[in-house]
Amino acid sequence: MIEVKNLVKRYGGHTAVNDLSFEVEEGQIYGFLGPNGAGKSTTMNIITGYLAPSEGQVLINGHDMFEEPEEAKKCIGYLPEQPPLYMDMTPLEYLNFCAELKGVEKEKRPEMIREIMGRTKILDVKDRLIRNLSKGYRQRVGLAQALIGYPPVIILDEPTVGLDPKQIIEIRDLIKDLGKHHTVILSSHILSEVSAVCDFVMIISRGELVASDTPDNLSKLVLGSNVLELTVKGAKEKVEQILKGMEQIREFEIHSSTTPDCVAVTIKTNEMVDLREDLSYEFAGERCPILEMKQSNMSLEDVFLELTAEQPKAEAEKAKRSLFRRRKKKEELTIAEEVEQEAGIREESADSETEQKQEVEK
Ligand SMILES: Nc1ncnc2c1ncn2[C@@H]1O[C@H](COP(=O)(O)OP(=O)(O)OP(=O)(O)O)[C@@H](O)[C@H]1O
Repeated sequence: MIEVKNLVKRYGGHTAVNDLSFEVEEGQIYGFLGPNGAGKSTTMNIITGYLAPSEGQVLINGHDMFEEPEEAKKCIGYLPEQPPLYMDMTPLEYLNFCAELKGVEKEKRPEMIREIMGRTKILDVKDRLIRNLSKGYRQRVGLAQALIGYPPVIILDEPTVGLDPKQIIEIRDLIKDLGKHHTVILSSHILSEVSAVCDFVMIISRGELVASDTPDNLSKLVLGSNVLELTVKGAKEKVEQILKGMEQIREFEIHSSTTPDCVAVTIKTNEMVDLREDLSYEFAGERCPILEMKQSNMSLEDVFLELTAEQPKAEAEKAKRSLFRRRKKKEELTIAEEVEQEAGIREESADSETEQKQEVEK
């Protein structure tokens, strides 16, 4: 449905997108995930024909975006990060205007617009000026605009930025619903958003695709490893000797433990290997009892943090192969998300205040 081939975008000497290739199949919700500045908006703008690439090709349903733009653009509805709204129009006027621009037949417009306004829940504000709408409603109008003409592909650039938590949930539900009838690509730097909404995730870092798979598989496949955490009673040297004798262990680390006379051990094995029983027998045989054993699979957050960490490329490659949980960073990320949501609430309330003032002035 969408083929992106060897896309490169340079801004002067800066390469924002570097040899990016991927394919998007029909009927799925794809998440384009990456930290700020990773190149998401640039890629979205190229896929939708708003920006020309320095190199590479974009095919939409077989139509080259830059050789047959009209045919290719008909297949796409786009909600950019900054929705192109006309503040002096009402949603109804604006959607009529968009329908005209998109070449929707005149007699089909009223029903299509009413249906889309119903789906995006903006019927109750359809006759108010867009300038007087809150950010959440403006975003819905932007989404409604993308749906005009019922294009098979909907592309949404950071669709929940600046919304309050309740609106975020509503927009996410709406996106999930869109996924039943359209192929959806959404860009986001919020992990929870992508794992909550998307069937498939593409992680982009410094303009390059570093991983792509289902949210579940990403945790397993990128790493291809299981991690076991043990507390073992015994001397470090003895524990080391036992572990060195077990062939299926890929890597291990021994740390000091807060439990007296014990060491903490982190063991990595290949994904399909379950060493728990063997470990129990080995350590019991050597009279080093295992007091605690936990198996931990990597979460999508761990994968994301490792793959997009600011580090040289060789290090990033190494990180793909070898990862340990980074709980501290995970907590920082959660805090960052909370701060962002908080900012969203403030922005939303500022919008509502302006709206209220305008109502009073009227
Ligand atoms: N018009 C431009 N001129 C110069 N550099 C640009 C331009 N647009 C983007 N960039 C740079 O290209 C890189 C990728 O930017 P882009 O906006 O695509 O990233 P992003 O992943 O969408 O980030 P964000 O979530 O912050 O929007 C960044 O380093 C950015 O500073």
